[in-house]
Amino acid sequence: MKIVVALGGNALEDGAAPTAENQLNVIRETVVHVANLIEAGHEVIIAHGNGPQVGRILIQNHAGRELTPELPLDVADAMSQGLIGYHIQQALDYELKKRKMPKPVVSLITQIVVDKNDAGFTNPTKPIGPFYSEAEAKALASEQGMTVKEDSGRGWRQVVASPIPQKIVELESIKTLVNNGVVVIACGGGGVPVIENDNGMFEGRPAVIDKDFASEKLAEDLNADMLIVLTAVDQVAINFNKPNQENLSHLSITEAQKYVDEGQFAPGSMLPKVQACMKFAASKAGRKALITSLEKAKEAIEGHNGTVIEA
Ligand SMILES: Nc1ncnc2c1ncn2[C@@H]1O[C@H](COP(=O)(O)OP(=O)(O)O)[C@@H](O)[C@H]1O
Ligand SMILES: NC(=O)OP(=O)(O)O
Repeated sequence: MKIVVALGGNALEDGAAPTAENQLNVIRETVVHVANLIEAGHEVIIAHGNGPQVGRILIQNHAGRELTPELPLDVADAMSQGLIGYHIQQALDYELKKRKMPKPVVSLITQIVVDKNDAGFTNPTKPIGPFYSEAEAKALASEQGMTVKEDSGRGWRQVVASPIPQKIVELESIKTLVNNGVVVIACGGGGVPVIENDNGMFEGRPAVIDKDFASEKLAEDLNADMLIVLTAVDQVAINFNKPNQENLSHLSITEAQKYVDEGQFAPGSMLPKVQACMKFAASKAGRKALITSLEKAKEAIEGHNGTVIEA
């Protein structure tokens, strides 16, 4: 099967100090699960998030502003693609060599066209960077003018604009690489948001696209059979974190919509994943989407775990 795998925050971070060494070590563990899919014969394309990483790049930028100019968010997005892509390339290359199944692995700086009038630009919703207490977050908001919000019961974070992805600029290059047996890492951090000017020039915009929506777009555009969203939980649940929590192994699009309408999925965390999977499953007959954890990816794909969303 052709599978687009979207790696979530927990696949890239484990809560330890985010030194380069620790970030690489987490990715070394992550790629074992990706390599399992490749070893099972699947054609895998990798996409990933960047929320914590791009937020930290902005912090580093701001801290060094008296020595060197601060860089805008679209540039920080591209830097996060380079940082994470570099680690995945290095770790997956080695994992495949260890298994005596070497394959070229490459990450591609990916721009994604967004609508310059997207409502997301006037209503920041995408959490990035570290978690703060409410008091710390509000102090940062007044000192630096950033927008902060509570993130799904986990603490306060900076939030930035998050427009909807419309067109993957480097799509043809991604297809060429995939068709030539290269394991491609693309649409990292949801892709760098750009607008297309009348003269055909792309221009970056300060925002972070949701990687679940960007991965869905990538999966549709590559005519993938499956979209797998890997996150911290094995399955999607209703009544999440309540005594009557019920984990779901299968969801039709109609059932998923009913639960979305009931508010069962937290905005900014599980909701975009479910919505991206619903969109992919509805896009063509036979397409399936799966939400599960890294650890359960292999058994979930064999039908023994995870939450499958299909028409
Ligand atoms: N209904 C739900 N079912 C399962 N998990 C949920 C649900 N609602 C919210 N969550 C939370 O969403 C998290 C996944 O979102 P997030 O951490 O933002 O993903 P990512 O892995 O992309 O960084 C899960 O770890 C879980 O804590
Ligand atoms: N860009 C993005 O969606 O990042 P996270 O998955 O880290 O939130």
